[in-house]
Amino acid sequence: MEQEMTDIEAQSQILAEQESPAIFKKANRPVTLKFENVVYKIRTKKGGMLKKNSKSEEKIILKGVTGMVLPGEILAMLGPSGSGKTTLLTALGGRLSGRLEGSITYNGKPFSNAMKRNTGFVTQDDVLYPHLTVMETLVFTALLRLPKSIKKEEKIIHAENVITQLGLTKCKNSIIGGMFLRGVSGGERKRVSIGQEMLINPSLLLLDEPTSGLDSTTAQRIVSTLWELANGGRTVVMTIHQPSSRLFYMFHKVLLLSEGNPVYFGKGAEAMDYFASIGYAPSVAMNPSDFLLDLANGVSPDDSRENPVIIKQALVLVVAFLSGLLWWQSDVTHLQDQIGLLFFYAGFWGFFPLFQAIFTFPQERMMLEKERSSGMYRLSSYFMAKTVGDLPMELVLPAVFVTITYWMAGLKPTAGNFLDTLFSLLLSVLVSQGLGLALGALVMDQKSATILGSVIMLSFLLAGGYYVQHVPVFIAWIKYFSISQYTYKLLLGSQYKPSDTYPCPARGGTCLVGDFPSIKLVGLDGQAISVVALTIMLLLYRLFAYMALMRIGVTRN
Ligand SMILES: Nc1ncnc2c1ncn2[C@@H]1O[C@H](COP(=O)(O)OP(=O)(O)OP(=O)(O)O)[C@@H](O)[C@H]1O
Repeated sequence: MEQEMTDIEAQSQILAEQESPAIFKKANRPVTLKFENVVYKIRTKKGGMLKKNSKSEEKIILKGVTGMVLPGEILAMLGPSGSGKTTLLTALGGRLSGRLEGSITYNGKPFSNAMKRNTGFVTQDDVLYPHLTVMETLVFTALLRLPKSIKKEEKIIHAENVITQLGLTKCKNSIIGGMFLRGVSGGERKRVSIGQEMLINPSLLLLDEPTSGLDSTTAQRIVSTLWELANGGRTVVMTIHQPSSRLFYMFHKVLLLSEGNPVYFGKGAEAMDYFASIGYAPSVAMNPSDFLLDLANGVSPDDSRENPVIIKQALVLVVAFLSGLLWWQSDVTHLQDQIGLLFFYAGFWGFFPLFQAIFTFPQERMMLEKERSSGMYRLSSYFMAKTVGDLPMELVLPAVFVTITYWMAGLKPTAGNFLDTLFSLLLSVLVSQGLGLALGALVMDQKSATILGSVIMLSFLLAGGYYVQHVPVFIAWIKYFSISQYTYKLLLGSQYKPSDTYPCPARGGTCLVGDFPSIKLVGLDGQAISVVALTIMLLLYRLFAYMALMRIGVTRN
């Protein structure tokens, strides 16, 4: 009964198509193809089939591939040879037997006989009779594939229409040809294969490397034809090896596979931006498909993801040793120098973590938008991972820096003083980092956030109490927001007590450290207030960053 119904459906579909060429007709039953977490495993014999008693082992060909193609879209599956493109295409065409896991649905339903009739599958090798002409081949196919209810003459008209629409009129009377028989060109052969499928006007068209072995102009013509077909409401999925840039931008969606793993699924036009957002950008302009294939082959455009960390570490070490040498064993007789070092700590470790953190969110904006829109994770999880995950590493560098410079510069050689200095600096690093995160998340543009960050940190530094002693009242309030001022105060407190003295021959021998001009303005009291102020900033900046991120991705949820 069900069979009867589907036959009737198929016949009425065909009848409905008779007035105009199949290729121009809209798809009759548009198909939304959805594949979720597709895994395909096979068992292979160790040492090959010839080896007796050899154990079999499992090979995973597809490792959880997910995607969706809507009517009117072309999905191109790219990847190196052996990455699983044909296997996935075969699975999508309902032709793969064996251990297939995950789900593949067509308008929400599994593959069925009706869907089979609505699917065209063009294999990589064009299996055609070499002695038949183009016209004969398509008429032959029409006679066999179109329902009996359609008259022979109508089937011939159908074949002719497909010939016209696929641009095969010029060669319709040429023989297909083969290995020993010169016939139509490779591009024409491919179009004949596509034409065979188009006769039944499928709403889902799957093609395995339809452009392989063709020059770029012919390949372009084939993809243009597919584009027209998709435009008519069909869902087109194809595998392709290395499309030119021109072709690449004709695909609505791209799936990049590497050893069965999905590396990218999304709009073709957004692929480059996506990889740039996660730190993989080509150093020179290049064909996107070349770039994507390099990535899928494990070839990074440069080592840009690793280098910044090594440059970063080297920079900090160089500055640490340089500072250690410049301030080599400076003691309290050179109080100005020692204070200069403490203020340098506050300045360097104000700017450095700020600029590291400023890039965190703008760099990941695209990915965050995409993944948040599809509800892949909670914002809080992402935020925690981003702000807490790297924390140990972020604190190791300033700790190493202080350890090197502290002992080289001859600051107070007691564990207590050293730990106080270290604590003050690490607290300051966390606050500056928070400010950077907040600015990045608020502005979401690296350049603007960097300019804004520089202006803010510079104002903090100038209002820090070291450079300007007589700050006018109307601008003196900046110091209450200045990370540098609180850090400087804590660092001074880690080294000096109000009762400490230093030699000052001009003023009669010894003077109180607390009266030294660069210290007097900031003062050695109120250390606890500085800790509280920095702790409040630490929490507030992170809260601002989180709130700013809440805007992202929610609009499309
Ligand atoms: N039935 C099978 N038995 C053994 N290996 C298989 C089988 N089917 C697929 N493979 C292996 O799975 C991997 C993916 O094959 P597939 O043909 O899908 O790759 P592809 O990306 O289409 O490659 P190409 O671009 O070269 O056509 C290959 O390593 C292939 O050898």
